[in-house]
Amino acid sequence: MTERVRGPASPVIVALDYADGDAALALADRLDPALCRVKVGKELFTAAGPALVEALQARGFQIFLDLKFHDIPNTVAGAVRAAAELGVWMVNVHAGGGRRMLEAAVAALADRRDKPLLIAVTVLTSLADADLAELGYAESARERVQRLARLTAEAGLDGVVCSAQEAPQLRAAHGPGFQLVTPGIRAAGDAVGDQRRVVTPAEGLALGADYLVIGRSITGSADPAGALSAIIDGLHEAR
Ligand SMILES: O=C(O)c1cc(=O)[nH]c(=O)n1[C@@H]1O[C@H](COP(=O)(O)O)[C@@H](O)[C@H]1O
Repeated sequence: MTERVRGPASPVIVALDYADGDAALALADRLDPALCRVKVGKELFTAAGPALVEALQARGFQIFLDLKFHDIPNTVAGAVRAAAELGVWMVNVHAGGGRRMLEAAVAALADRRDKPLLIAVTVLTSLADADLAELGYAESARERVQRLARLTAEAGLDGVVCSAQEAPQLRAAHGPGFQLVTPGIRAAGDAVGDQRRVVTPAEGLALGADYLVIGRSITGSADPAGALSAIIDGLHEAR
């Protein structure tokens, strides 16, 4: 039977998009692990590696290792296994790697007792319909997210990364246990930047997201802990 350590009730995952471990730990030291989880992505992991993951875990944080594995099935299976060895809470792959790659990722974790949540990225929240058309896809982002989420569910993963804009359809199709992890979150008035399919934190929750991945709206604030608290307070009011 799979066992997962219960984490904070908060749906917020703070994206630690920093160039080095010291900067990431300095931000983490201003946050309370009872109020959020943290995400280690490509920039930070490439610079600081597993030692940084361990340092964050030692501070009490559950980690979403966001390396978006996308490769042949054998390679992704090995990468997911290595992520599980790090004791991370969540790990992700690209659904675009296809059914056999997704199934290999699931199989790689099958006989572990403490396994991370295994999540597939559908369509990046930085992409809009016009971007997909340029890439040769006839489907809208919404349609493509639904297609890739169906594949993800059939392959036996725990859920998807998507925009909360797509959450209602995915919740209706896949039920309450399918984890919807939603970046592209912007507090009202914050710059959208490179994101395209965005919602506010309260909208994200209302639309059915399980987790809100939030980077710059918190890390770009002069008072990150205050920004996190304000977001969480806003979520309570929205409920
Ligand atoms: O997998 C992700 O976390 C992810 C998927 C996606 O479709 N869009 C997306 O923005 N992300 C990540 O979520 C974070 C969003 O950061 P902000 O735009 O600063 O809030 C970044 O670390 C991205 O790498």
